[in-house]
Amino acid sequence: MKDDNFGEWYSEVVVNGEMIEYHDISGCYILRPWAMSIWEVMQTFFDAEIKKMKIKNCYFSLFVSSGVLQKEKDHIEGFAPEVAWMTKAGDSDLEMPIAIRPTSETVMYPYFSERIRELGDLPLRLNQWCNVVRWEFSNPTPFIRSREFLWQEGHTAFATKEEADTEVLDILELYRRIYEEFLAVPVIKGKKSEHEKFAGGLYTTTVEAFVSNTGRGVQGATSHCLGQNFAEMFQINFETEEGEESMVWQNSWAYTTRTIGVMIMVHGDDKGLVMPPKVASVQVIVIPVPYKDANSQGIFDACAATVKSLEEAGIRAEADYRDNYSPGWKYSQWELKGVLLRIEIGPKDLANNQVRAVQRDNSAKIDIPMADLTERVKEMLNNIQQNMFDVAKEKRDACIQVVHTWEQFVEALAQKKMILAPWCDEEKDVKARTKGDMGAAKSLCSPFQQPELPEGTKCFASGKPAKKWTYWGRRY
Ligand SMILES: O=C1CCCN[C@@H]1CCCn1cnc2ccccc2c1=O
Repeated sequence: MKDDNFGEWYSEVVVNGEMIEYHDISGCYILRPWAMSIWEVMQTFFDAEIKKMKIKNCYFSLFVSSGVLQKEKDHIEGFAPEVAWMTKAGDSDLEMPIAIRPTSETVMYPYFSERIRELGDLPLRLNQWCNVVRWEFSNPTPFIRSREFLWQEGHTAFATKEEADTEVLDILELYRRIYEEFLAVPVIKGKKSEHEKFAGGLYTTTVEAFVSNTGRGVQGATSHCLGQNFAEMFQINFETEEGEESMVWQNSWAYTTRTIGVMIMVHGDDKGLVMPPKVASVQVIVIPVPYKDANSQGIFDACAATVKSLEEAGIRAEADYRDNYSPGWKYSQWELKGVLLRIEIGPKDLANNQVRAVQRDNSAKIDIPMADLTERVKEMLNNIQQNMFDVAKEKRDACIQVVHTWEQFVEALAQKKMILAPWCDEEKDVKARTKGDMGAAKSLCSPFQQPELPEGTKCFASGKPAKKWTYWGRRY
């Protein structure tokens, strides 16, 4: 059950909901079609949006030469243990080990350095859809923490900081839309602390989700401004109009298949997955309910006609004709897979030229005349999508606790809250003071929407003058 053993509930739901299959290598998973179709819906949206921004897709090598990877020791020092290395081909050792990309800065930026010479070469804005490998050792969790995952990584270069700053937020808004408009998951936009940001960058912006059952924050996606750090490392310069050499300003940004795990954790229930209609590959499942000798062919024909008219209206519908399973079994199977709307057609429905629509999220049952079907279903799907978001937002907001003192902080943490506290912007001691078997509390982000911070407000942790409101909590 989700409330009394979240970890067990999650790993059962992702498998029984037909999203994940385990692979014999720990931390690696099979993404089955039911999960892959969610990724594709988000990819279609995001790819179209970045194309509107004149960002071009490309593909760089999976392999990183060790020379270039070591180039930026400071940025990867914390990450080095996660880098996967290829050392042999066949039974012969490689001269030099080759790294498998954990991210592609070092693969792409030598090309940036070659390609960018003058102002006319800017802005250079590339994106790639690919997999990356990070050989993590902490507890692997399907979608949330795996050793290989799919993502898109955008890498852009501009002549001015202003252009980079603007793009960081444009992309962050797309990530908010992915979560709030597609996955029906509320997120908070904010800035990572100096301690939590990407060390190789200038600043990191993030959309933070929260899993109320476990009281843990999840970094949903990140959009970094890299400043000129990588331009300096990789000599990415251009000649200005005044004929001077100037370093480019860069951004990099990504969201990953972790989005799917967050959606499952936030919406799933004890009956299984709950799929927001916007990302569900089957939005409506039509189930024939034949009855003894009643005209079952007529029922099957009505199901086929129903699927056809729904599809013609742009609704993703399927019928389940399997005759070796009972309607009741099918109801629970499709609820387990998280399909939000079921249409039953039995002899009575046939006779009255209507269907019986059953909503999964609130078990509401209504009879719909065939004539009104597509309009009513479209309306129901929109209402379900909106309702899922509203319910999730209410649940998330109920987890937010404002605190002013260390005692209140520790109490809120014990109650699995997402804590909003005034902070002096010096992180190290909070982590140390909250170490425990549940993991330490860390800063999640400083929200762009800052509440009022009256003069003289003290930091909850140090008692020093607070500089900004910051969200805290345990994290995935
Ligand atoms: O987030 C993003 C967005 C997409 C492009 N990359 C940035 C920063 C990645 C940070 N990172 C994260 N794990 C790593 C693991 C091994 C080596 C290097 C890294 C590493 O640089």
